[in-house]
Amino acid sequence: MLLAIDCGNTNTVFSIWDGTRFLCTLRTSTHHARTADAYFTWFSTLVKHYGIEANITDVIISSTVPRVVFNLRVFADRFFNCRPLVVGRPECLLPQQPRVDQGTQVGPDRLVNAAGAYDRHGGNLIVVDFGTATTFDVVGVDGAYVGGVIAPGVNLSLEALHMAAAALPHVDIAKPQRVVGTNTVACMQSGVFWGYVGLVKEICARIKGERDSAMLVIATGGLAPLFQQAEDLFDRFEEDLTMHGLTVIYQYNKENG
Ligand SMILES: Nc1ncnc2c1ncn2[C@@H]1O[C@H](COP(=O)(O)OP(=O)(O)O)[C@@H](O)[C@H]1O
Ligand SMILES: CC(C)(COP(=O)(O)O)[C@@H](O)C(=O)NCCC(=O)O
Ligand SMILES: [K+]
Repeated sequence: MLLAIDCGNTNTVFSIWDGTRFLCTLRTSTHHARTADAYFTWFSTLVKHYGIEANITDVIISSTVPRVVFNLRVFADRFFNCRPLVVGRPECLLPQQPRVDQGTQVGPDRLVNAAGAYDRHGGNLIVVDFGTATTFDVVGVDGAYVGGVIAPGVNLSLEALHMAAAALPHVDIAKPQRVVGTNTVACMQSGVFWGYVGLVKEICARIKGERDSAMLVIATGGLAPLFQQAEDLFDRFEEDLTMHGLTVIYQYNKENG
């Protein structure tokens, strides 16, 4: 069985894959100082709680936070007796090479999203990932990551308002009833929520214009469901896209490594 680990700047997600389906998905906050022992205590408690018979033999990691990889490697080695595949490292093969400027270190999450989305839908895709940052990953006709867009994340934007302006409170994102807010919280939610609706529309339209071909738009990441309610922003919402991409890359390495 495979343990797939997707570590973002905010949350780290663990999923157990039995070769056919995900048996469970567990989430913890990303914290570089968490030790291998702490990961295992948390992980084994939840696996037991859900009554899962986990026989993990392989581990694959994608991490946008380089510092956490050390402890995750120790976790894989100590408790599952395996050397994990780490996306972005030379020994981890990718089904398609990214086409970016020389020396660019593409976020591993974006390479994984591209591999997962291409496996499900073929080429010419835009993956919008609402994580800490909001990223647009453009997948070419052959499945390669060919570039994209990085915008500030939704919660990051709200937090920036709070941090920089003395009279603006901490606010959770929500879809406001109206555009015109009649209190501070509603005004802030409106600015960020409808601002992001506009941002997604504009960026997708411009990507399509630049690429000159029809592109399927797939949304994923913690806050994607909120924007799905808004209006016709995406063709698909796939919560498990990054996890699926990790299984695709794992399989590819098994067959070609
Ligand atoms: N179900 C949810 N409801 C509301 N906010 C969420 C939910 N899941 C994640 N978030 C928030 O969405 C943002 C992105 O989360 P996530 O996709 O886990 O980010 P990353 O992959 O960068 O770690 C974070 O600010 C997180 O707190
Ligand atoms: C853009 C990101 C910060 C997104 O990370 P996330 O929101 O998933 O935590 C990450 O993909 C990253 O660090 N990228 C490196 C630069 C690049 O992809 O071009
Ligand atoms: K992201």
